[in-house]
Amino acid sequence: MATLVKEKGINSFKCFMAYRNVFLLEDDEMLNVFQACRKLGAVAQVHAENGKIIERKAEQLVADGIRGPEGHSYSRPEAMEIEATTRALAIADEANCPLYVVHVMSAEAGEAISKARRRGQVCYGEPIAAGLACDNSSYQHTCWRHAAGHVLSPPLRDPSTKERLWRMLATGELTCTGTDHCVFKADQKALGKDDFRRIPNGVNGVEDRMSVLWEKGVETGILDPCQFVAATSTNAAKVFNLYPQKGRIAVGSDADIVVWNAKETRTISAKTHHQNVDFNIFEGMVCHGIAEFVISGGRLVVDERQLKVTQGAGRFVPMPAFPPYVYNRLEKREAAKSAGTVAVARDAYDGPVIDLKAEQERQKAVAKEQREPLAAAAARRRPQRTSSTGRQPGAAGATCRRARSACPAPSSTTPSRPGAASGRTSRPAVPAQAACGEAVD
Ligand SMILES: NC(=O)NCCC(=O)O
Ligand SMILES: [Zn+2]
Repeated sequence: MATLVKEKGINSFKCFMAYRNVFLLEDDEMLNVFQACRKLGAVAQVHAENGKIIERKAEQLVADGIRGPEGHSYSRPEAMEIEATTRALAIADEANCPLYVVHVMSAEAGEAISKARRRGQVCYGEPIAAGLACDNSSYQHTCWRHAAGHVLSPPLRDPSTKERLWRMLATGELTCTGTDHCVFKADQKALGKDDFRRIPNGVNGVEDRMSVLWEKGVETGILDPCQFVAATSTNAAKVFNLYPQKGRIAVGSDADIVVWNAKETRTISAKTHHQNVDFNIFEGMVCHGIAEFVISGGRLVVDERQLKVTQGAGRFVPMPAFPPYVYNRLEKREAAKSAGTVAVARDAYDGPVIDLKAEQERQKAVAKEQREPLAAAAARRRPQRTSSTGRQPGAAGATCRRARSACPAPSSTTPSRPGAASGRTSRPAVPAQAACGEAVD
């Protein structure tokens, strides 16, 4: 991590709480990563889902015969995202590490982030285009390819979730919008044709993000165009320390400019998109907002809606450690927190200290002392007569003190230990029982 941060321009690390035996980190391992991030001035990212419970649930679903893509969604309930998000926030707070929760798919997980922000924690949530525009009805689709095409983690949620995530973006409770773009063609998704656990996770997003978010966020009046720019560009540039080189149009900033035509519409389709995949989760969506011109690093890359890129022209932009937007507040908060964590000056305790071993011995001796008179009394109450079989009467239970005439006949006189009836027994047999349930001699 130190090499990546100090020499390679990487300032964030994603931790997975899902995908057991592949990526999943235990809580203490995550604490280690968060502490390392804090030390190096990086931002911790987290994929927040309780992978262990999900795995168990998925196993059960398969055992119950649910093998289609709907099983993916059933196996990853919202509660598992909420729980993991809350846990990650607590661990990050413990490590005084900034936390960026990627692909927030659950509104309540978003609310957990919002609550932590209100408590002053330095944390951010990023819903994605898929979660802001689609819902879990796709997993019920009868076309396997269609349903599998929507498999990502955490999965799409019920239709009311989108609206709630949008509101949190509008209020600033959630900070950025991403895509988690991670596409698989039909033959790759088909790895899980008989078992949803083997469907590769991920959906498209990068190419259509701006149009989809404009349509769902700005055309609906939830965000104004300036909030749209903040949620799609400026805020991310600040969190990942690219601002003002990125995220701003100003002298000295990179010449990255989009001329956006908000009046016209386009229809999204896998038939016309540019990304190298045969499926589009936004298929058929009509969106206002078309990039007429795009200038990237001073070069025209979209000219009158036509893509004009040269392969290999992109360049890596190093991201320096300690983003001020994140760390300035974090450092002050950390100082305030540790100011409250001081040892209290007091006189040393000079009284006796218990000797735990000696105390244990003492307690054992007391218990023994209490047992002995009871055993002696029990022995005194026990009749001394020995039966003709050599059996000690009442050896394994209380003796029936009723007169024989009042007590029904024993249910059996057969000794419960094999061999006892032959007289070979050297140990007392268990006494037979009367019908009243009490032992008889
Ligand atoms: N969102 C999604 O399923 N992406 C694939 C890898 C990951 O889980 O982050
Ligand atoms: Zn992830």
